[in-house]
Amino acid sequence: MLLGAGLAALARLPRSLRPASLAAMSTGTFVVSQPLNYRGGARVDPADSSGTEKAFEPATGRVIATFTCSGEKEVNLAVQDAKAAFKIWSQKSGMERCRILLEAARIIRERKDEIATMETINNGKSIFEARWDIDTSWQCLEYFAGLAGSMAGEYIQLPGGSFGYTRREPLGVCVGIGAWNYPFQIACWKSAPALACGNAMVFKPSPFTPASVLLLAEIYTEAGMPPGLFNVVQGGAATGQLLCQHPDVAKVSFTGSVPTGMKIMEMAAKGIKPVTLELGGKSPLIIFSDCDLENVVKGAMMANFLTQGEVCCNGTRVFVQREILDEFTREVVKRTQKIKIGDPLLEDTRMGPLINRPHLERVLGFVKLAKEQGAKVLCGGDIHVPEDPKLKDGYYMRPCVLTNCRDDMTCVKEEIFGPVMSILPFDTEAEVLERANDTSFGLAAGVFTRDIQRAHRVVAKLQAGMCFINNYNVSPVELPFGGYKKSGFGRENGRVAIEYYSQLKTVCVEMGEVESVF
Ligand SMILES: NC(=O)c1ccc[n+]([C@@H]2O[C@H](COP(=O)([O-])OP(=O)(O)OC[C@H]3O[C@@H](n4cnc5c(N)ncnc54)[C@H](O)[C@@H]3O)[C@@H](O)[C@H]2O)c1
Repeated sequence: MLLGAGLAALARLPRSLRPASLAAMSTGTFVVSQPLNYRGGARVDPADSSGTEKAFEPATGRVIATFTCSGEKEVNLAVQDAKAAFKIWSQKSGMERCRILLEAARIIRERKDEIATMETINNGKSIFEARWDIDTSWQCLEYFAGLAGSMAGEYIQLPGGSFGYTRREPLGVCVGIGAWNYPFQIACWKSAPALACGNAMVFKPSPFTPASVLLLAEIYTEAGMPPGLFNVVQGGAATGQLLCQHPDVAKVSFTGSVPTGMKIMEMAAKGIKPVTLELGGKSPLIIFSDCDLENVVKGAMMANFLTQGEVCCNGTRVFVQREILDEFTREVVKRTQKIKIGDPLLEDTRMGPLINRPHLERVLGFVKLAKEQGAKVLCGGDIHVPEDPKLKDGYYMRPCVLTNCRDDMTCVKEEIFGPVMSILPFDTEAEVLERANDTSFGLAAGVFTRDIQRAHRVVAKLQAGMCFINNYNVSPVELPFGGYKKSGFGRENGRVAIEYYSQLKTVCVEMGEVESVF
């Protein structure tokens, strides 16, 4: 589907017959031409409607899709299809599921450029970065495919030859609800462990980024999953609520903001459904004066400016030990000013547009408020208008570095979700730890130092689920990812994710006579 009108048909051709140029789309040309719901192994128009939404190409401000939000009837059909497919899929052995997931991973790898192009067009992130996202997506499928065959319980010997054993069983129909910043990757990070464990999934992407998950749905079908195993419904809060409240849904895995996470948890509580919540953050990046400065500047850039700063685990509170404050600040500003902003489909672009106009205005509002509260803008923080006329209505801003920041400023306390770094000086380890942990979030944290004891001592005291030492924002799928405090709970990736998509059955086997007291 990458798919300007006539290209839709091309995408359905066997790969060997597809022109290599399918991924070679340019900004300003794409329109969605096929239905965006997926049910029973095919794209479908939803059976009912709870309104319509528009999706944009952030690079140009163009509408690329107007689509129907799914209502109660469509949500129910998707859940029922998933339920039927679950019966087949859950009976397969881990090795059978492994083989199909590996085939899906192979197809994603093969179609990487096409999927990345779609992601860039609908999200705005640079194509360079979108390719990374697709890499961690197929890697996630490979990782959980590898675990599928070795999911096993325990055997426990009991007195008199009796014994017990445990079985790790799937939950049933799981719901995945995604945010807009990593649309394809979020869908993979949720569906791969869910499906590896034998569950079915109904996925709802953000209405801002409805398109790329359809490629995943098609790939799963092509790889050999039963029709209905992975379904997609479109819509916003109303559709999400229908999914969370559906009595046949066994689990909800959610990625998004803290306020929505609270609502999801409330809805799940009513049905005693387990939830995984991957929520927002305001993470600290702590830089000690003994660090390798070159490395640390690179790390701070990676911690703040990927995907236009729209990254949940970004280290936006940059605590710098006073001795190196000036040198660090000078270097980071120099590099920030050099970031190439513009058409995200161009190979040398490193920062594209923000997701939409309201979000751009919100981020600029944070910068304005920061100035009013006494922060100093060292660079950026304003609208950027690229020279290319076709980009004039896109949602670009120049990445911003703020100094003179205090811990009580809004820009330091709240998640901005844009390219805005706040620099905060500190003097001692004890002081910075206290300040770093003084937040209701707890998603990630980073520390840069050459002192190995200090590095481990500091991360042990940081209240965050994902800690980095001497790097930031790397996400190997072998490592669990998730938050502390209001940043959520449950983990994605890593072996432990299996526990969040399965349940444990204990079987107690008596080999002797029943001893009755009656
Ligand atoms: N921790 C992580 O892994 C992670 C990853 C990416 C993004 N995020 C967070 O996501 C947020 C940005 O994403 P967003 O703006 O899409 O978040 P959001 O909470 O507005 O929406 C997330 C999803 O929830 C749906 N939704 C909204 N209201 C709902 C309701 N009442 N019931 C059910 N579903 C509902 C939306 O349609 C969307 O699909 C940021 O806070 C960011 O930090 C977290």
